[in-house]
Amino acid sequence: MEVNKISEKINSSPSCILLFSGKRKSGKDYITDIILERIKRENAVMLKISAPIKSYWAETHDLQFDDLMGAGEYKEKYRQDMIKWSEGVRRQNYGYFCEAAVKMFKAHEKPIWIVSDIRRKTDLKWFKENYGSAVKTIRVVADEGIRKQRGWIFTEGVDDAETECDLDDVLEWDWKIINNSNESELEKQIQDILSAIENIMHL
Ligand SMILES: Nc1ncnc2c1ncn2[C@@H]1O[C@H](COP(=O)(O)OP(=O)(O)OP(=O)(O)O)[C@@H](O)[C@H]1O
Ligand SMILES: C[C@@](O)(CCOP(=O)(O)O)CC(=O)O
Repeated sequence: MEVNKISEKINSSPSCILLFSGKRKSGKDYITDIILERIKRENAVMLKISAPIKSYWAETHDLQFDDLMGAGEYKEKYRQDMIKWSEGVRRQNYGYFCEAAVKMFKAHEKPIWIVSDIRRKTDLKWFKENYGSAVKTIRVVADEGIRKQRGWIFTEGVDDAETECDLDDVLEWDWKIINNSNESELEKQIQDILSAIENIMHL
């Protein structure tokens, strides 16, 4: 793979980019799916930075892309290897997978972007460098016990590595969502974000 090949100028100017991060099984996919569902389809697109990684990994290792993208156990077997490989690519170009995801999901066709899996300070940096004040950041938090109930098992080399810990010391988020399976609390937090998007879109 030629890491520096994705270098076309990005011309799009999205109105709002929601960058979601959070530990494994905090509920990033669950919450971003709900938000996408509530925004009119023609206005929003979901981006996953892991998608170009998983797509490459599926192709080169004869694996099921859809299963790698799912919430099940399948992807866990390959997680460490995908991390190792993708970190090598990022060392040459930290924005490589961010840019690849923007292209893969044809994000420039929609004004609202939902990115469900921000993991590194360089991910935040890349989006802010390219899209400035359109970027809003959201940290999803859930208690360890709840994450365990959702299937999380502490894995050395993953949960203590950059991919899960690089954003731990970032304290400034536009929103922090507590997702401990209290439906009405979650609903209120989602509503706050939807109202903010509505305001941005009507400016
Ligand atoms: N508030 C919730 N109520 C019910 N189920 C939930 C809730 N939040 C998450 N879940 C469930 O917990 C599991 C893990 O959630 P999800 O896949 O969204 O986490 P994640 O942060 O995206 O994890 P990963 O980083 O491993 O991809 C899923 O089966 C999801 O449906
Ligand atoms: C390889 C990797 O993208 C896997 C992410 O999988 P998921 O978003 O947890 O489903 C993690 C990483 O980018 O370090």
